[in-house]
Amino acid sequence: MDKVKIQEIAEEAGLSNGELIEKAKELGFNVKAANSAINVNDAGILVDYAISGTLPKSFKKPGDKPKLKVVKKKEVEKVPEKSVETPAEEVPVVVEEAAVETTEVAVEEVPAAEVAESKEEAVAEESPEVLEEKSSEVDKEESVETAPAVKEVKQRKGISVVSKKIESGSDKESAEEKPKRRVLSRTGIKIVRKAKPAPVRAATKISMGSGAPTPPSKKKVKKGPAEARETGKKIDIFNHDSMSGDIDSGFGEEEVVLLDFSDKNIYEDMMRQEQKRREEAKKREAANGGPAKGRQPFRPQQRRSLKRGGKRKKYTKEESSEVVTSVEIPENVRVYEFAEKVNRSVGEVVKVLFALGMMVTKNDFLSKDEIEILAEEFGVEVSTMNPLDELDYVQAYDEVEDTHLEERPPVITIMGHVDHGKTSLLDRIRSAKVADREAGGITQHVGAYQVEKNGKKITFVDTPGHEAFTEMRARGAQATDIVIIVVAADDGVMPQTKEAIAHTKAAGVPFIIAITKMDKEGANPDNVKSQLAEMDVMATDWGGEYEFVPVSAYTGMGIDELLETILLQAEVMELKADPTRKAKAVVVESSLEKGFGPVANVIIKNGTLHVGDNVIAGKTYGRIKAIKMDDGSSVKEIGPSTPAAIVGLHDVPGAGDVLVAMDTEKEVRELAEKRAEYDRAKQLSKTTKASLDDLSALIAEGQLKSLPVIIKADVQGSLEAIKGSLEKLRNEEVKVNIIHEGVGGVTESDLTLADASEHAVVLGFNVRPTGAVRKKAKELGIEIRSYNIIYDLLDDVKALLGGMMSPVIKEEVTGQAEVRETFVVGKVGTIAGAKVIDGVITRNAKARLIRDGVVVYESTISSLKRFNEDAREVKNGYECGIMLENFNDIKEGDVIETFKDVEEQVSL
Ligand SMILES: Nc1nc2c(ncn2[C@@H]2O[C@H](COP(=O)(O)OP(=O)(O)OP(=O)(O)O)[C@@H](O)[C@H]2O)c(=O)[nH]1
Repeated sequence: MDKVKIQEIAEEAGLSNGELIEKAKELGFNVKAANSAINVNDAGILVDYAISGTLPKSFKKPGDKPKLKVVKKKEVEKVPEKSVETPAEEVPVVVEEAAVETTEVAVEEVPAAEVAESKEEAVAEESPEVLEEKSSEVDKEESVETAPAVKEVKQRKGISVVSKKIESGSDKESAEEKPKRRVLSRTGIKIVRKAKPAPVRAATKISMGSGAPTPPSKKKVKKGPAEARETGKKIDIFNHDSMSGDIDSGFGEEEVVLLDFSDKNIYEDMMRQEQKRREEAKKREAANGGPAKGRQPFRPQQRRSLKRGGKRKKYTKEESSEVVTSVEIPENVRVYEFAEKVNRSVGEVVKVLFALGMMVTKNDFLSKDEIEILAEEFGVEVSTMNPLDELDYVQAYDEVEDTHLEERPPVITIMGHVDHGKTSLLDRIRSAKVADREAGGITQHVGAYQVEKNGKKITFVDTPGHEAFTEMRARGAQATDIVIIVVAADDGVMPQTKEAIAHTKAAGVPFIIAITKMDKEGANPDNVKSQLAEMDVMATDWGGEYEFVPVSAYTGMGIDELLETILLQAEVMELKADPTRKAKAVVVESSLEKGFGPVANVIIKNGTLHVGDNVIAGKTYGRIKAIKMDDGSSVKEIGPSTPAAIVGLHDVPGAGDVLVAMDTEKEVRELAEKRAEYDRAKQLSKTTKASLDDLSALIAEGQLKSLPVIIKADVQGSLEAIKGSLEKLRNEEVKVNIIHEGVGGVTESDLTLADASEHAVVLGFNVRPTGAVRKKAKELGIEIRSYNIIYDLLDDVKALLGGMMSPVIKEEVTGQAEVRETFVVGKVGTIAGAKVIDGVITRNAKARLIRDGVVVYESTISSLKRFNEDAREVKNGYECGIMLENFNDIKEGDVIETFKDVEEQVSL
């Protein structure tokens, strides 16, 4: 085949040698210099490529990979055909829409080499303006598929298709043709001649979908479906498959399609506009401080990320406006409340916990751990607040400054090991020092009393026991200023001595050691001192900081010294209070007393309490009707550190509750009601009862650490045996906690207790619930389990503790009849005249006789009669005669219960 030199081709084509060499290299032709020669065919391809950027479809670059498959979800084809003929200003819009419609281009594989592919995508997807900026690139790389499309359009519109053969590069192609070619390449389609120059711009816009100047107006084009379909054909320059058969889609015949550029100014005009538009775009960019929005150059990668970004943007937008980064939530918060607080859906919250294996429903309360997990998951800083804060009247009281501070007596609590002499010491102090008061009066138990020493008062609280002390402290009611730890001189430090010291230290309350029973022969105070020294409680005379006072309740030895030491310590502590304020007191004990109603033993912490004061104490409130002192006397008012029993509260407050006086009855009532309501709601929200299945599940999940049980047995011996065995039953996770035990049938009070205790179970041994108890159990949903073999009971509890329940044969009570009278019939035996009170009594059924809730005998119904007639069964409400097999000791008031064995899955 004839060869032709690059320089010749360049000359003919009006291109520079360098430009052509570069293009030739791009096509993979073996050219190095201007005198390198290529064959004529290649020359034709090269010229076309150099000028128009188009290549024959059949052209394969040496080493080319197979062309990528571009999957277009929406084809450009859908752009209305009419757009070609559409008035200029409308066309761009069509094109724009076409571009938009083709945004869903999915690249199945993206080998790096396939630049052309990206370009195609780019052309398809970009807005005209954007594409225009890239027009030069498109010029060069626009695929040959453009040409058939052009041809098709031209043919349809009767536009001439000019074919030209490049032979040996000898054909004279005028320089004028170059721009035409360029236009061809740029526009792909130059079709419209009707309107000039506007149609050209329009056509340019359509055909290129790329290099068109910005349309002056963005008028929306109303597209009819047909219109859209037709127009789409015209600009579908990528849909190779859709090329009609009568058009030579190949480029093998070296055909080039020339635009009919009758008006040569069009090109220049177009270029000018293009240039202008670019400048404007640049200006816009500069003004916006970056690329114009929505007009950014297309990059496939960016396109995709932008698309994702689109979604993200929506999400982010939501986030930025609604996302909560820190939130204050109540300590007890339900799932849905939490979701609301952090602005998430309940589903999201549930999902997060579910993913971690935690099953919650929207009404469940979240634990601290769960809140922490959720906070982390949602990136929210969570701080908890106590909703009771706003109901915290104590805090409100404390926030008010005391203005008339005066010295107040110290409040003392005595603690120590059992039998080390606490009570004896208290009594001794009291009897010795209360002597100056009027004797003979009926003393009122107020849980505390005051003594005087050197003209100063000291208040002693006689509620010993460090648990009570700590419990009160836990409730924020620290009544004690100084603790006396008693240690028997002959016994030394014992476990509870250590505990008492630990509790006292933890409370940060100063303490004095009273070495008691000094009168005893074996008294060894030094031993006590050395033992305590080991616990870092060093006596002052041993160089430590703790006062040790040896005393004897018997002889009265050391009592004065002890009281003096207390006063000394109190002085150091500078205990003060403002008696002019309204009272604040700590409830030490409380009870319901006949004739008085709720009585609270209190010690005034601050202020003065008067008869007639409106007070609140925890969830209760009232008006002080009477103030009773420990000597039985009544007073009108009491000041700081004074112990007294008060009457007038509506309910019994809890030990450790703080009582505060307020201005009005309304104030205390509303506050108490709110607090009660809060507690009630909190209580209600907790599961107070659970089915046995639930219990088993809870144990299996490790949520239940102890199983509260109430045991009722027929005799003490059985009770002891069951109790002993149950106490031993425990595994690593759970143990049995006997909350109540007793001999006799299950009572209503047992049920009340079970109802009040979370997850409590009632176990009966040889006892059966009857009548009202049975009814109440049903009402409360409490299951009473009765056994007559201890091992069965233990086995069930064991199974429950193991969190595994095995199927068991269970009894099902079928009926109960109450014995109204008895008839003894000769040799036959005792017949019970009974009325069926529950279920159905069936002949031959298994039966037991229950007396006062206790099972007396178990056998079967040997005879069942109704009006002297044998009956197969007698229903609830009917009277009948019953005989028990081998049992005649039936009495009036007994209950005959029939039952049958049924196999049941899970049981306790
Ligand atoms: N010799 C002698 N015996 C005392 C003294 N104080 C108490 N006791 C005896 O020690 C025993 C226990 O005394 P309590 O005062 O009941 O001891 P407690 O610490 O109050 O005991 P609990 O309340 O059970 O913890 C009684 O038998 C007292 O008589 C004392 O100073 N000298």
